[in-house]
Amino acid sequence: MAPFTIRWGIISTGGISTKFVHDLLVDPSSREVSDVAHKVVAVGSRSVESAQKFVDKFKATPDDESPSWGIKNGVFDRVKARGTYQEVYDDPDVDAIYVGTPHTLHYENTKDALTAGKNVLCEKPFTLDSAELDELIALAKEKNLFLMEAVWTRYHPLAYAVEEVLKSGKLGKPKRFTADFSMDFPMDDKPTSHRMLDPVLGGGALLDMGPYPSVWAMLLVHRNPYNKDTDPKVLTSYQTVYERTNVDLNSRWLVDWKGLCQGQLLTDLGSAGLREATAVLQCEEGDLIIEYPPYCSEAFQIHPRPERDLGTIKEKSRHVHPIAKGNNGMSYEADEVARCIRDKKLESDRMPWTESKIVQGWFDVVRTSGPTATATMKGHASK
Ligand SMILES: NC(=O)C1=CN([C@@H]2O[C@H](COP(=O)(O)OP(=O)(O)OC[C@H]3O[C@@H](n4cnc5c(N)ncnc54)[C@H](OP(=O)(O)O)[C@@H]3O)[C@@H](O)[C@H]2O)C=CC1
Ligand SMILES: O=C1OC[C@@H](O)[C@H](O)[C@H]1O
Repeated sequence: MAPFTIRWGIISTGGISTKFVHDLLVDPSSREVSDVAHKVVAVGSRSVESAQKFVDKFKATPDDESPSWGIKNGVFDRVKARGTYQEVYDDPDVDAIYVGTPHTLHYENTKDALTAGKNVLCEKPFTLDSAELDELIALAKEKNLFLMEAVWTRYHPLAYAVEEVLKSGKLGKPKRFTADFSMDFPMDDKPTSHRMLDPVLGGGALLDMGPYPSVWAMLLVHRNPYNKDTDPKVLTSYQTVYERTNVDLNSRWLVDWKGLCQGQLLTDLGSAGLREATAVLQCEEGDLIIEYPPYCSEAFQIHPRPERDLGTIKEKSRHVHPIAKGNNGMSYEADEVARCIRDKKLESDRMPWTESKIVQGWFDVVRTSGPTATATMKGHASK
């Protein structure tokens, strides 16, 4: 049977849009996918020159690079370079929009796309605040359109493998959780207008990197078969300020899953995180350790409980689940979007709206309790 093919419109020509389009152009069979396929039919930028440059660059992909498969096999054949985003939303050839703009533009871009009748995959963090997210979800429901936050990590081979371990029950009940995504970002070398620094673009560690300790909290604790708490809350949080632009240099917060365990989540722009352990779930029978990087981990470890020789896990083991070769790791989420649209779903079971709302709610608490310039910022929906 021919694969279900989804036709993408891409919003913005920055770093992540480049990686996403790269992956749409890779041969799906390289990741053993044959039921869905992708086409890129329009690219929108604030300038038509930038959109054209983006298209031309992909068309000139050298033969020995993985996206050349898509260039030769019609994925990019009729792509249009547009000088406004609206032209992409209004294009009747487009089935789904990928939003790859800075954080604080996600709401407006997604809203415009849904209003024009398009399905949307929107980069993380979904929105600036929960009020904006609630409005987008209501609009998707009203328009009967698919909407998903692009938390690509949830679709990686490792995430499925870890889920199997948790479902097997062999680790027992979770007792303690820690997750971190930190990097030594050269903030002092960047202009204050850089998206990681500018409060107007949602700069700082929390909104950019916070989604990754959160994704592991959601996959390892929230979706753990032992968890019954549907609305885990932040108990306390702390942020320090990067004084040049008044955004958070780091954010730390503690989440409570009632009746189960607490999770400590960290993100830091001023210091690199531990390479061996980016997320650790300590359970009754043993520990589950996710190796760095948290956004695209390819290995996890299971350790016996250090102080207990009667536990059921006797030996350390390491499990490797690589991303398919030639792939940045974003094609898996694109495949999910295609399958959901094919199956007429409005949301993905693996990245449901309720779970985006939980994480967005944590960010609201951490951000509005903190001392930064983004603390008092409100999304458009609440104005
Ligand atoms: N899933 C993942 O692994 C990653 C996700 N991201 C997410 O993707 C989003 C974009 O990040 P990234 O690609 O690194 O950012 P970039 O700065 O590289 O690109 C953002 C693009 O957005 C467009 N844009 C529209 N308005 C503005 C504005 N006012 N200022 C700057 N750019 C604007 C520009 O494209 P144009 O001029 O063509 O309109 C620009 O190139 C963020 O929300 C981030 O969280 C980022 C990195 C990794
Ligand atoms: O989503 C992301 O993942 C990788 C990081 O380097 C980047 O800052 C972030 O936006």
